Amino acid sequence: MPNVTLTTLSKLKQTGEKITCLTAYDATFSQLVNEAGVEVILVGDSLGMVLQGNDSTLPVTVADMAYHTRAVKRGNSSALIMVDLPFMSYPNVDQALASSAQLMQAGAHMVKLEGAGWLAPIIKALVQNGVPVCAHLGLTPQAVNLLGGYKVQGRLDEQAQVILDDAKALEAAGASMLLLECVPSVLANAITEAVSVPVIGIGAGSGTDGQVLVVHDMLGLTRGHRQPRFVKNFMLDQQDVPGALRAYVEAVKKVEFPAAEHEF
Ligand SMILES: Nc1nc(=O)c2c([nH]1)NC[C@@H]1CN(c3ccc(C(=O)N[C@@H](CCC(=O)O)C(=O)O)cc3)CN21
Ligand SMILES: CC(C)C(=O)C(=O)O
Ligand SMILES: [Mg+2]
Repeated sequence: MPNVTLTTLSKLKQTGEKITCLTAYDATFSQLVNEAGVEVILVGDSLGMVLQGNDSTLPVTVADMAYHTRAVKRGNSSALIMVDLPFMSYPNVDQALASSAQLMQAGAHMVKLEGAGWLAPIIKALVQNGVPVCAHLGLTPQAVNLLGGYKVQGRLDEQAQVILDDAKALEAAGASMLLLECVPSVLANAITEAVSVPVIGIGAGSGTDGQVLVVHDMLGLTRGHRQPRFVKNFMLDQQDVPGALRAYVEAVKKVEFPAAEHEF
């Protein structure tokens, strides 16, 4: 596969072919995810829960993210590497630039940050400095203490309108991609239509331009908590990990995943 760039992703949106994304935090998973033909690797701050065993993503530092990004970069051949800016690493333009510098120098091709309309000046500054940005809207896990838990966002018309307006504002500020987490499918569809940049969803239905899952979740490895509604275990019908990763890519491309049971 030739190197995936923002141009590749934009073409996929235009042609209607679904974009696939999975997390990877180390070189082995990076290689496996590449072999499966996934376009975007997310080095997610979910590593704070999945790898570090915390009960939220808040303890993760920029140094942690840079460490895992270097490992993923070594395993990568052609995917676009997107890396989460962790909790409190982008409270203003200067710190967002410093944090992103560390991640880009570790091997990120793009950074992702969580928030809303207030991110616009930060996104503008990053883009001016050559850093492509994905804006993560809806359920933003770094705000779990403010939200009162990992709950679906935008169920009420008024909240949905705010998220739609934020999506348009962040595209206007220069975001090259949006990620919607745990929003009703009708809202995700409206946003996907309203913006010209690719929209990746998790718990946002099948109408977005692409899908993402935490790789440990879709391999049935995650322990402890009740699984979120949007998770499917792709190992159940497969013999091995490479098979499960290929099955995920195929299901997303054929718009068989997510199904109605995975949506809100
Ligand atoms: N392993 C793992 N997978 C993830 O998807 C993930 C992480 N960790 N860590 C960071 C965040 C936290 N995430 C979560 C965690 C739980 C729910 C959850 O249980 N949601 C309820 C919504 C209930 C409602 O409001 O109706 C669900 O039933 O899915 C959602 C997202 C997503 N991210
Ligand atoms: C759940 C995805 C979207 C994420 O942000 C992460 O893995 O950290
Ligand atoms: Mg994250």
